[in-house]
Amino acid sequence: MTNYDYDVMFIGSGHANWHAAVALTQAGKKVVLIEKDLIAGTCTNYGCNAKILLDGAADVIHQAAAYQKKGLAGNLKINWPELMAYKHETIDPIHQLLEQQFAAAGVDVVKGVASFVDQHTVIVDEKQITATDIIIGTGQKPNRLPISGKEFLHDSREFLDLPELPEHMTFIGAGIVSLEFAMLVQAAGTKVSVIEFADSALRGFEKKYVDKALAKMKVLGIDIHFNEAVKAVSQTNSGFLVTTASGLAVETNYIVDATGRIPNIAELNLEKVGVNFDRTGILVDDHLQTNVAHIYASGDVIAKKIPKLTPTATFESNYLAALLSNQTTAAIQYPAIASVVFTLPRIAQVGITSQEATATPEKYHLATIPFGARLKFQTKNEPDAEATLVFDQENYLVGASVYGDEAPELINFLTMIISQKLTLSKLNKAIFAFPSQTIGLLSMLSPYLKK
Ligand SMILES: Cc1cc2nc3c(=O)[nH]c(=O)nc-3n(C[C@H](O)[C@H](O)[C@H](O)COP(=O)(O)OP(=O)(O)OC[C@H]3O[C@@H](n4cnc5c(N)ncnc54)[C@H](O)[C@@H]3O)c2cc1C
Ligand SMILES: NC(=O)c1ccc[n+]([C@@H]2O[C@H](COP(=O)([O-])OP(=O)(O)OC[C@H]3O[C@@H](n4cnc5c(N)ncnc54)[C@H](O)[C@@H]3O)[C@@H](O)[C@H]2O)c1
Repeated sequence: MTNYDYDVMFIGSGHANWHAAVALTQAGKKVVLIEKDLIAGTCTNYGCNAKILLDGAADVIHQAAAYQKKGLAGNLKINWPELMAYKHETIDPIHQLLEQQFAAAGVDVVKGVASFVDQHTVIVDEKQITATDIIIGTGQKPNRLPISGKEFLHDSREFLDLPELPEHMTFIGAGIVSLEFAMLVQAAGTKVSVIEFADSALRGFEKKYVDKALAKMKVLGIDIHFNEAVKAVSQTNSGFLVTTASGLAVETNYIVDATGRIPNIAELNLEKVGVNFDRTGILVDDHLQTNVAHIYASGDVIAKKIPKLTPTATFESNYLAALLSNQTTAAIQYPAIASVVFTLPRIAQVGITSQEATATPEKYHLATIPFGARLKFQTKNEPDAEATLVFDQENYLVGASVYGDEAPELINFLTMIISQKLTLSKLNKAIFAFPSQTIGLLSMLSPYLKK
């Protein structure tokens, strides 16, 4: 039998990999983690964590606005440089702390770009490293539009590091990244334009809630242009000019290209080892194994239809840890995956959508829960907060969408009901805190739920 340097090699140190790297080391495997950038990947350094920290101040402004003429006076203002300094103070040390934790756990960390040499070997800065099993968890990177003036475009990573806010910011794309950032900088006083190629935004989320959020953005002064294909960007005396195929011209000071994310596979030399992939990522079977034995993929780099999110990457990492330590031989089985757009208010989604439910009335039925209007004392004056719930024929909850400031917490509660198939009698065995939006929503959904 060939002796390799390691039992398991992980390429990439994000959530897709690090949970398994630590767990397998603890299970007695010899493990190496290779990372070309900061340890811990996108979510920790350039994604969710940095975003939600900056969003905190905008969320306070948004919630305070609901009490204008209802007992609260005066205007709050974001000091962006100070907020950015707080972001750096909080986020910047995390990668070092995690690297120390990985080392303390016994994981070998190697810095550099990994590229395949053969099916058990990668090269990193001229050093060859071998392993029995290899997990590719290299994530995604921002798409860059191939247009004239593309050098003037910025991505989400640069946005999350902006030292000063420009007067006018333009986002290309009306997806999750754009609309979260658009509301954040609007709350900080920047004029915002959004230019979207398609005729709708945030596909995959409940349309009526997306429309509510878009209407709110319009009232706040955010310009959103649909059905516009950006053709070119040029420099002007005062900033930049974005032009579209139809002739729309937007003068602006800073442009974010948020037209999606593409898998990080170009540097891996996958052709050399014959690992199959397409433009959406690496192809895997139901054990997350590629077409090459002993090479697996995890997280955002996988070609998959389910949401490419941190909790999905973590779930896959935990699955691979169990698989490679012989705790399971079963195929991966994904539960319902909760997803949140951190606009103000938030839009959350889990499980079967109302669109799917409406298309198959023999299987599902819907209930709309206007908890913001009905439970004013339990919400912070958000009368349009609402949930749309999907039940199957036995009245089990199988899907939910929520629009409201506490949607991330409420969707987690609803996700638990869905994934554990909780009935009303099971839920009634618990005593929840009151007043709270959870208990309010529970009281309103009880009549519909399986007894
Ligand atoms: C702005 C933004 C906000 C987001 N907000 C949320 C959110 O609120 N909630 C949520 O659930 N998800 C969010 N996401 C998505 C989330 O960040 C990803 O789903 C998650 O990071 C995926 O983890 P991963 O480990 O698969 O990939 P990553 O975290 O991207 O890690 C991959 C790592 O591999 C490294 N790498 C790549 N190629 C090589 C190579 N050849 N050799 C060595 N190393 C390599 C990369 O440098 C990177 O560190 C957000 C993403 C962005 C960009
Ligand atoms: N809260 C979260 O969970 C969260 C937050 C941010 C990012 N993410 C992750 O990052 C991914 C990427 O987010 P994203 O917002 O960049 O991508 P996205 O796919 O959500 O949105 C991209 C948008 O750009 C539009 N577009 C594409 N080409 C265009 C063009 N030439 N001109 C104008 N518009 C164009 C698309 O039609 C789409 O609406 C998400 O799908 C998710 O996996 C998650």
